[in-house]
Amino acid sequence: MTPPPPRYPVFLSHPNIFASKFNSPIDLFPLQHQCVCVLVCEEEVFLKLNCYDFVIKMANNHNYKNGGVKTKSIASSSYSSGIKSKPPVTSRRNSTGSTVSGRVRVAVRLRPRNSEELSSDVDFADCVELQPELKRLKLRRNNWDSDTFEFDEVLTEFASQKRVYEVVAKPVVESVLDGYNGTVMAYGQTGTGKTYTLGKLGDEDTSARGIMVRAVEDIFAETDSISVSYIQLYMETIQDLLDPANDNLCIAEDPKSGDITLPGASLIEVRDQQSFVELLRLGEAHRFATNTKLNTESSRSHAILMVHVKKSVSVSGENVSSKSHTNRTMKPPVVRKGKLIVVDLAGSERIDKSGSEGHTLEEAKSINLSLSALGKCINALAENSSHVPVRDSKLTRLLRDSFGGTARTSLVITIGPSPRHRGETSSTIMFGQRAMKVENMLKIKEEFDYKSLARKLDLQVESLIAQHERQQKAYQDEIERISLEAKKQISQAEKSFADTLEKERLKYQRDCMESIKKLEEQLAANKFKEESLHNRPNEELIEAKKLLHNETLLRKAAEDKVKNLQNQVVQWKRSEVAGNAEILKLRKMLEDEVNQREKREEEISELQNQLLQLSFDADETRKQLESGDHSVDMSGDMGSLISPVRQPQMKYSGEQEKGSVAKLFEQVGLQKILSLLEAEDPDVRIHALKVIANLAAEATNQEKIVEAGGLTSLLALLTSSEDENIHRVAAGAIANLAMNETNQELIMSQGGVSLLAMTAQNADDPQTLRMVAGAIANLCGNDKLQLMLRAQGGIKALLSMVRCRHPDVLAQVARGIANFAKCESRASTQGIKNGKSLLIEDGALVWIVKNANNEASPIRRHIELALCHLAQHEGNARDMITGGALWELVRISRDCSSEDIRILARRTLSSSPSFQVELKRLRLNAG
Ligand SMILES: Nc1ncnc2c1ncn2[C@@H]1O[C@H](COP(=O)(O)OP(=O)(O)OP(=O)(O)O)[C@@H](O)[C@H]1O
Repeated sequence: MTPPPPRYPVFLSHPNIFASKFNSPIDLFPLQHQCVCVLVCEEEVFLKLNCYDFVIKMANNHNYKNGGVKTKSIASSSYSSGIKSKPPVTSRRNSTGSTVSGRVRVAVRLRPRNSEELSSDVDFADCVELQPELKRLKLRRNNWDSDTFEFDEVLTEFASQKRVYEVVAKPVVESVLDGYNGTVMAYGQTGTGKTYTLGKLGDEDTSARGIMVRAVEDIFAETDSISVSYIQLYMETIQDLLDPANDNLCIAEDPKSGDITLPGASLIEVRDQQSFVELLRLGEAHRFATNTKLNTESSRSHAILMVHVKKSVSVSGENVSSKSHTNRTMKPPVVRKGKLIVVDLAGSERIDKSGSEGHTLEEAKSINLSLSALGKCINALAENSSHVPVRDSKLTRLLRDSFGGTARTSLVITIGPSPRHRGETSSTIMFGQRAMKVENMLKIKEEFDYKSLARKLDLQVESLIAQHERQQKAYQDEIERISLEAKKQISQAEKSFADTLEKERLKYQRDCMESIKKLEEQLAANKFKEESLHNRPNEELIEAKKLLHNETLLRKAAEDKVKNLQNQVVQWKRSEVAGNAEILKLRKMLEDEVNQREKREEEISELQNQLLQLSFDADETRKQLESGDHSVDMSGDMGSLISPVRQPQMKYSGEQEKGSVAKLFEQVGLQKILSLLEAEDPDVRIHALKVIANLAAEATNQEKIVEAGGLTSLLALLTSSEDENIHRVAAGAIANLAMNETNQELIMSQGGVSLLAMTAQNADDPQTLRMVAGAIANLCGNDKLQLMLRAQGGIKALLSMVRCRHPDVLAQVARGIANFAKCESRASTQGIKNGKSLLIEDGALVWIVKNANNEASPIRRHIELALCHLAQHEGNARDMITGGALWELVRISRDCSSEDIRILARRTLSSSPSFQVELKRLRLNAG
């Protein structure tokens, strides 16, 4: 045999891989003659090739420019020129991407020797030698020579049914599931195992299951949309194996697509594998078979199983699931419709060998004829002949798509080992070799699955209807709820409105009633006013009458009153006459009284003159004493202190008392009497005190009393006792003691003036004040004690006692002032004192001027003397002029009843330059 022309076989493991990797027609690289170009999509594919005898050289490992596929240049190590190499498995996809080219794949399967061959051919070697690793088959010409053939697969007698399925049919089944038509066909001499390979059911032994069962099993794994037709071509008639009544089916051909169909054939939708097997069993039962020499169960027809497969595929970006039913622009799902045709050809036979006769012979002829037609077509296709005699046989017509059509075709040629059938085996091998040259154009059968879409849409519609109904129900429920709620609210609103209306009505009614009432009242008032207006004249008349009546009554009463008054006037006139007489009488009595009072006043004046005379005499006596005569008895002063007006009686009683006191003094003793001053019995104390006071009136006792501590005791009584009688008598006793100059100094040194001033301040009794004033007045007559007296508050105390208007007190105050003024006058005359009188400085001048003309002559006489003494000191002149004392001096010089005082006043006025100047200014002359 001449070696085949150089070719570049291309191995592809799977059309999908092929399709996915190659997007454009492949331009193979021009390679070396000896080289084989293997386009490997995946390493796995390459390994599948089992190219053990190739040494792979990674001579060229660069990317193929269009497909991005690695190309590997593989050098053949020992490629024999005698090998009938396989044509390359080329696949070409058209520009639309829907079709690809694919060569018919051919595998050769060697049946094991059967029992007959085992016995009769025992001494002979098999006519074939298989090299499965090299996918080669050697057909012996003789003992030393053989022809080598290369196939796509070489399956030895030991190849399992599973292996055969996977090598021969599985790729086709996968293509069918991808939407291509596929053909698996068995061709071979009768009795070589075609039916065994394809149609074995494997009831007892599942491992023996043939391609039909396994293929459908795989298809069921991918889709459950399977429909099956099963026919046989027998003697150029087509019979329905699933419905034998259909024994003359017609072949229909789509003028546009050229698809071959059998419209009359049963198309059974198969749900599961078991159903399919039953269908196969049914078909098998109807298949023509006969017992020949070569095969006890020789099939006398070509059996064709057509499996229609539909498989929905997801379109990119689209989801065909029910979830996408909301997509209004949803495209119909794409369904791929593949058709798997499994062709169990009747076996070619040599009539002479098979021993066919009669009808069987006819059958054999028909079989051979149809197989011959098939061979011719394949030859034509293998040689790219322009004419392919497809129409020569129904078989070729039925298999038009499988060879040179759109199907992916895998052919398994079955051969026996017997050298006796070497010629048939050779013929079969050559058939296979030619078939390997046939190129098909695989075309994917995809279409939109409108039915599925319609179903889905129906489901969607139903779902939407259900959803709508649910929504409708929900809406209705909601409407019902809202309606109920609204009714409830309306009811509440109505009730509320009715309540409010009722309230308003009641309020309005109430208001109306009140308004009506007010209006009625107003109306009544208006009526009353109206009536009043009508009745007013009468009322005024009545009122006027009333007034008139009242006026009349008043006038009458007034007249009565006038009458009474007139009567009273008469009465009063009468009484006046009587009264006048009485008045005259009373006036006479009053005149008498006045006369008597004047008489008494004259007497009083006389007595006062006498007293003043006595006082004057006393002063004179003092002067004499001062001039050396100390024999003057001071008891008279004491008597005048106690009761000047009763002096005569005092003198008498004093004599008596003096006698008894002297007697008491002698008998009891001074010390004892003084101790009684501290007796608890107040009567004892007061009597003792009175005794001391009487004793103190005697000049002879005074020294004794002082020596015995009497003065101290008396002064102490002023502070220790709160009894005013004690104060009065003690003050009187101190006054008596104060007649002695020595005692005066002692009193002064023992703070007697302060104690007397304190007693004067607290006393209210005029007699107490008179005693205190008398004591201070005595002290005022001491020239040495002037300043000390004033310093101990003697002057102030003296002047303060004028608050008691009792004349006895005032007389003692006036005496004290006169004594003090006389001492100052003397000191001034002697030049010892300068400046203003302390009396004037202590404010005594006002009281002096005011009382200078006092009615009580003792007071008046002492003040007149005091004014004369003050006037003798020129330093007092200014104050005396401004204080009104000058006028009193003028008066004294003119009007004083005592001539001595008048003379003294005149002398004083005339001797004072200031007074002279003032008198001149006033154009006055002293008396
Ligand atoms: N590979 C095999 N292993 C074992 N037995 C086999 C094998 N192939 C075939 N046989 C047996 O060989 C006999 C014939 O096989 P089969 O009927 O399948 O041949 P065939 O090619 O279909 O014949 P025909 O064309 O006459 O119908 C059967 O008894 C079958 O069991």
